[in-house]
Amino acid sequence: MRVVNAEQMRQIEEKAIYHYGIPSLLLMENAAWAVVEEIRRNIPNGKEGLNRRKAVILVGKGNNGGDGLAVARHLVFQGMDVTVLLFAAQKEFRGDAALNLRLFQGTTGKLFVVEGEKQRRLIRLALAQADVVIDALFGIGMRGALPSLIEEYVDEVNVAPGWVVSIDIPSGVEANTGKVYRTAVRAQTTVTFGLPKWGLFLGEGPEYCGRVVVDPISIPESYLMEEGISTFVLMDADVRDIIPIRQLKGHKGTHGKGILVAGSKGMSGAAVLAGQGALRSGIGLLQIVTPLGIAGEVDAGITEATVWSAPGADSLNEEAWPVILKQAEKAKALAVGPGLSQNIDFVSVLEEILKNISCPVILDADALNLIGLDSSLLALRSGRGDLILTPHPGEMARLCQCSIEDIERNRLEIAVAKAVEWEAVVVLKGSVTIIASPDGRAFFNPTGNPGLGTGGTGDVLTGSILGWLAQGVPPLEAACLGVYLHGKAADALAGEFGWSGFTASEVANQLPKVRRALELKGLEGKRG
Ligand SMILES: NC(=O)C1=CN([C@@H]2O[C@H](COP(=O)(O)OP(=O)(O)OC[C@H]3O[C@@H](n4cnc5c(N)ncnc54)[C@H](O)[C@@H]3O)[C@@H](O)[C@H]2O)[C@@H](O)CC1
Ligand SMILES: [K+]
Repeated sequence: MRVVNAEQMRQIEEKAIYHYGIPSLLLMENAAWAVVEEIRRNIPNGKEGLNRRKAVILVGKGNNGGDGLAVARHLVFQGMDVTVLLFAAQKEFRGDAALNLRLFQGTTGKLFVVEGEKQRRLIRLALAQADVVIDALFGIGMRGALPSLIEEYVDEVNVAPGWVVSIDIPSGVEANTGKVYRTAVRAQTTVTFGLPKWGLFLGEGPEYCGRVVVDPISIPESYLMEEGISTFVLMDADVRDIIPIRQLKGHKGTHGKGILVAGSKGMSGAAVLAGQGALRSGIGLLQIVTPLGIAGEVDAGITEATVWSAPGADSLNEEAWPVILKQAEKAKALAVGPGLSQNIDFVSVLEEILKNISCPVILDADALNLIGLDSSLLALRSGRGDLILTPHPGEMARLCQCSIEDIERNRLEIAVAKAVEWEAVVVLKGSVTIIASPDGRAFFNPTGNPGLGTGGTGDVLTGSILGWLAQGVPPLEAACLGVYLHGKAADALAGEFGWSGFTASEVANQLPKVRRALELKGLEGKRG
């Protein structure tokens, strides 16, 4: 599914309004109804349904507030006890929002204009009693920090016991950056309209939006598939289509040979974990090149792989190149980096790999740190389009010679710019990993959870991408598939363990189960 910034969303809405003559009021009504439906789905539905349940709706002066007022009217009609808190004078409302204010005033719902501190106690009481709190303060029109009076009430919302729904985007989260200045509404659910907004995946946005529900609000599908939009969120259906289909007569040769260059003294585990990631993703043959000093440990740690030692007691050096070159013959993919350590003598090997390896290459971990000493080396592979980089923000900062804060503030822009510059797929890891393509497209990954923040999970990811590449999946798709399933594996484990206490090898072991679940989900639809 495409993901847009505020300007792109406005253009799409304007097209729908002007080309098809769809009145904006209709879009607002559809938006409101999408929120009402979500509330009906989520409020425990006893005999009484929504009847006599309490809703508090915080309304700003823009169209987001207009949506909130339309929701308020519908909830009154559903029998709810509705209190609207207006955070602007009535005369400030314009157009569709003003009309919805008038319509709400024709109902039995309660309306308060919030002017300052004096209603604080009353509002606190209403929030404490509300089954549902609806945030319609600001939508995609907000820039900068929330006004201070509103901030104080947002803090009250964030401690209210009821279920909090944000309309379009949590108020206080900037639509294009996900930036939160001081505070923002912490929603359990965000119902967003047309297409999801960048801010739901960037900055602090993911911490505030809760579960995201997307409703097309009757904007024509063709506009939502706008070619000019180059940011996407990965979804089950897209990713499932990438999974290669196994042939009945397939064998380890056809399932692809992959080379993993990994490990150093004290970090043999990284080679083992990356190897598990590759094997659990279905690689045909895995060959690990590792320093002589730890080859025995790696060999013992991963029985299914063949292990080739290169000179070096602690870490690989320039003498590793002939070993790699020999093994890489007929390989379908090569990954270098997990647990490698930063032996400066290995830089020349990385140069050789970039220049001379004919299959797709993944650079990870210490390979990235070594390349970070002179990232212009990446130009050695220009024109090939088969390079994948998997940096976390620290490695990306070294590669880009900037601070981690710079990376985190501009994740999307930097990932895309560097993917284009380096002609590489850039997998910028984080709570929402971004996969950027050399053609300028970017994909947000919605799977995964903080349980992945433990040693070795990055190695498993690199191994998994290697596994998919070896099976013939093209680089961009292999990166998307690897990242998505890796997150899914963690989500499956979180079902059992919560967000901590599962290990990287468990993530690897879970990979085929989540891949299978995804395949079966696809079959269900086909069998009807
Ligand atoms: N355009 C359309 O056709 C539709 C828009 N919809 C809704 O409309 C929203 C966008 O509406 P608007 O463009 O009116 O924008 P908002 O409702 O987000 O509010 C913008 C208002 O807030 C002010 N503002 C911005 N930043 C501020 C700050 N930091 N402090 C104080 N005031 C600030 C602006 O000057 C403007 O008056 C969407 O998010 C969505 O909820 C929906 O009704 C669906 C259809
Ligand atoms: K909102």
